Parts: sequence; structure tokens; C-alpha cells
Amino acid sequence: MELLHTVAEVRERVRQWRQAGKRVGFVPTMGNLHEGHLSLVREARRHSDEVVVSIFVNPTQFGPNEDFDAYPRTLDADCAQLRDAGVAMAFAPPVEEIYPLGTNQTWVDVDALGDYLCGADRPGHFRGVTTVVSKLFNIVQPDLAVFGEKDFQQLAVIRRMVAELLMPVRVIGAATDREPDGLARSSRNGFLTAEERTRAPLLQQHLQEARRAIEAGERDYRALEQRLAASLAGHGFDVDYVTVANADSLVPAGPGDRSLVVAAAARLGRPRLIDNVTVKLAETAL
Ligand SMILES: Nc1ncnc2c1ncn2[C@@H]1O[C@H](COP(=O)(O)OP(=O)(O)OP(=O)(O)O)[C@@H](O)[C@H]1O
Ligand SMILES: CC(C)(CO)[C@@H](O)C(=O)[O-]
Ligand code: BAL
Repeated sequence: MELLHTVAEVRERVRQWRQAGKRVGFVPTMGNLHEGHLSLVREARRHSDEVVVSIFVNPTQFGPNEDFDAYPRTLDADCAQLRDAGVAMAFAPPVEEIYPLGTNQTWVDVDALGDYLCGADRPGHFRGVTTVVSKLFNIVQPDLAVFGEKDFQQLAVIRRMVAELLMPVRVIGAATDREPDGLARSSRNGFLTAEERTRAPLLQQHLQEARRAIEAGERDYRALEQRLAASLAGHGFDVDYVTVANADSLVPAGPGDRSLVVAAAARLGRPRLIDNVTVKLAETAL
């Protein structure tokens, strides 16, 4: 596996692959890789000949009081894992390579979808994500790119961006990879204390409870959200939101919606954890 740092080097290697008729798969990450990222790599390998993984902690998706500086950076360990996983190239650019003119004046912004859920708590976050993913797509020019369903809204926003801007990239969503106790794997889990780590699976357990309630006929989604948020708060979570939303529009769901996502974000000590479950209701269930 080669580790490249510049746009020019990546373009040259990808040009050679293209000349050889190879399909290029891409997995964008912020590094500090874990088994969840590797499951994305395996998915990319299934659909392509060469896989590129980017490792870039993107400053424009972090708010002024967020953890950009503290975000874990573990490039050597990441590269060792990617090598073992059969990745052809890791791309780890310095910030100046991705933002060559300093502060960007050009932004890619997906309106409504990026405003709900995490967008409401992290203003400007998705604009940073869609802008950097556009840049990365322009550099790597992949045939396909894999994103995790753990970041459900991010996946929805990127699918919308690719469809509306006619980007020639197939977007593949990959299932959330979990610890044996159900906690979604995440780089920020490393910030949990040992005691917080024992409580962290409660987030997924509450979402499963929501799924069961909805499947059992609960249609007062606002009341359900309030119950779950209060219960999580009782366990020491500082809840940003628990929302039953339409899985396509991400608008808070009503009793007529059939494809639902129950998404939640909550701080537990230092890290902010996110997770979701999807629920499909048969027409007869409404
Ligand atoms: N447990 C997981 N299962 C599947 N995909 C995941 C998982 N964790 C992260 N991903 C995906 O990996 C990609 C890169 O995510 P990122 O580098 O931000 O990792 P992360 O562990 O989610 O970090 P963070 O702590 O910032 O949430 C995204 O597409 C994300 O959805
Ligand atoms: C897609 C991404 C790599 C863009 O910086 C980031 O938001 C992430 O790691 O999910
Ligand atoms: N995986 C989401 C990246 C972020 O929290 O900024």
C-alpha cells in the first residue's frame, strides 16, 4: 500500500489505474480507524479493483467549540490496518492541499436535508462535509464510494448531492458495525471513561425500544421522543435530540409515514455519540 499526501500524486496513480481499465473504490474517513471503517473497506473491495482510503480531519465541518484539535490522529496505526485490509492507497493530505487558497469561497451545500437532526445542533457541519467530499471526489474520481449508515444523515446528504450535481459516483451505504454489546463503533468512543463505556450501549437499547414501540402501534412520535430523551437523561446522557423522522426527507415523521428512521445524538461525558435504527411499516400497519 502506498501513502500519498498530494493531489498531484493521487491524480497520477488514478490515471494509471484508469488506463489499465480498473474500477476505483473510495472510502473517505477522518482516520483513527476501527473495525467499522474496515467493514467499509471490505464493501469497497467487493465492488472495485483498487481501493483508496482518505484520512483527513476536515476543519470546515467542525464548529468553533468542537473537537477539531483533540480529534485522534493515529496515521501509522491506520496505515498498518489499511495495508492488512488490502487497500491500494491511503491519501493523507495536509490542510493546505485541500484548502489551497485558504478560507474557501466556494461551498457545496445541501439545503433542507442538512438542516435537521445533527444539522440543527452543528450549524455548517454538513456544508463542510459536502464541500470536502466534493473535493475528494474531484481528486480521486472514484467509480464508487462507501459511507456508513451510522452517520445516517451524512449518507442521505451525500446521496442527494451526488444525484443533484450529477456526480458520476455510485454511493454505497454500509451497515453499522457494532461492539458485541451493541454500541456503534466510533473513533470518539475512545473518549469514554470505563464507567461511561458501560452505559453507552443504552443509546442503541433506547432506539431498539423505539422500534419495538412503533412496530407495536405507537404513532404519537413526539410523545415517544420525549419519553426516550427523558429516560436517556435519567441515565446521565446530555441529549441533543431523539427524533422519529421520515427516512427519506428526515422531516419529523407523522402517522402516515411508512419508512422511518429513529435517530439520536447525545453526549456522554466528553464524546457526542450518534446512532439510529430504521423501521419499515407495512401499509396495513398504519
Ligand atoms: N461503526 C461503524 N459502522 C459503519 N460505518 C462506520 C462506523 N463508524 C464510522 N463509520 C463510517 O466511516 C466513515 C468515516 O467516519 P469517521 O472517520 O468519522 O469515523 P467515526 O468512527 O464515525 O468517527 P466519529 O467519532 O467522528 O464519529 C463514515 O462513512 C462513517 O459513517
Ligand atoms: C465523510 C467525512 C470523511 C468527510 O470529512 C467525514 O464526515 C466522516 O468521517 O464521516
Ligand atoms: N463521522 C462524522 C464526522 C464528524 O462528526 O465530524
